[in-house]
Amino acid sequence: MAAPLSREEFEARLRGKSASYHIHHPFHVMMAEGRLTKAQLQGWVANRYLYQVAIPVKDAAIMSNCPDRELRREWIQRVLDHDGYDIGGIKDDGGIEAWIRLGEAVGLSREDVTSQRLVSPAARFAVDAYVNFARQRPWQEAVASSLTELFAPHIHQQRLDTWPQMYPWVDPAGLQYFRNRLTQARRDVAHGLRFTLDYFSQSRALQERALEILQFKLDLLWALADAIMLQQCEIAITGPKA
Ligand SMILES: O=C(O)c1cc(C(=O)O)c2c(n1)C(=O)C(=O)c1cc(C(=O)O)[nH]c1-2
Repeated sequence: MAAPLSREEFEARLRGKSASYHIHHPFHVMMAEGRLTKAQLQGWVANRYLYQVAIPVKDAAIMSNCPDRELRREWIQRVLDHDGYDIGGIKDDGGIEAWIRLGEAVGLSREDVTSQRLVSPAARFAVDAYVNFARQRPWQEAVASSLTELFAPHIHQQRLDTWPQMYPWVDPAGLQYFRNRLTQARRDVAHGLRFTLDYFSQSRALQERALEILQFKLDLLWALADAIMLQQCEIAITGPKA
């Protein structure tokens, strides 16, 4: 078996996978170019809510599989970021609540978002695959699968930069979710990347496995965007669900 890649080369190979990030998916390209209708943007927010509620569940699954106290101490922050907390009077409503407010900012009701009635079946399969991966695979692999977040600040920033001009009817207060994620994702990824570079550099085979896992997660996000785009095509043909 080949010698392990240097840490720098391994990191460069992981970062090199940005070419298949969902920022390049036609639905996201259309979003950034202001080419989505109001109903299509609403459909995206409603479907993506599934991902938002799944993230802390998959992070809790990682923790439940992980005997390393140090890792759990850092990882629990991800659950708090999404679920929010009220500890000794220090409060944060969390990312899921911020996403519901994004839903309201694009003209959906809280109930439209939280009932998941607008969600496409294929989007549910894509999101379930992420939670199942974290439940069933070794926790080190599940940590590596979060590394799509390497590329996420760019797509959050793109939305902050383009939505106010492209979708002026969206209440700008609703964009707070994306603003919060700029710092949260950078912090998460510094930790997840450090762990992945350490653990998976024990052999070339493990490094190749980490690259495979990152590709799996990139494909999963791509499939989620496919599901949302196809649902919008179906609605264009048969009309929205009653
Ligand atoms: O809006 C996006 O395009 C996007 C992508 C990703 C990602 O790349 O996985 C995440 C998020 N958002 C996000 O908001 C988020 O909290 C998040 C957590 C994770 C993860 O894998 O643990 N990915 C992402």
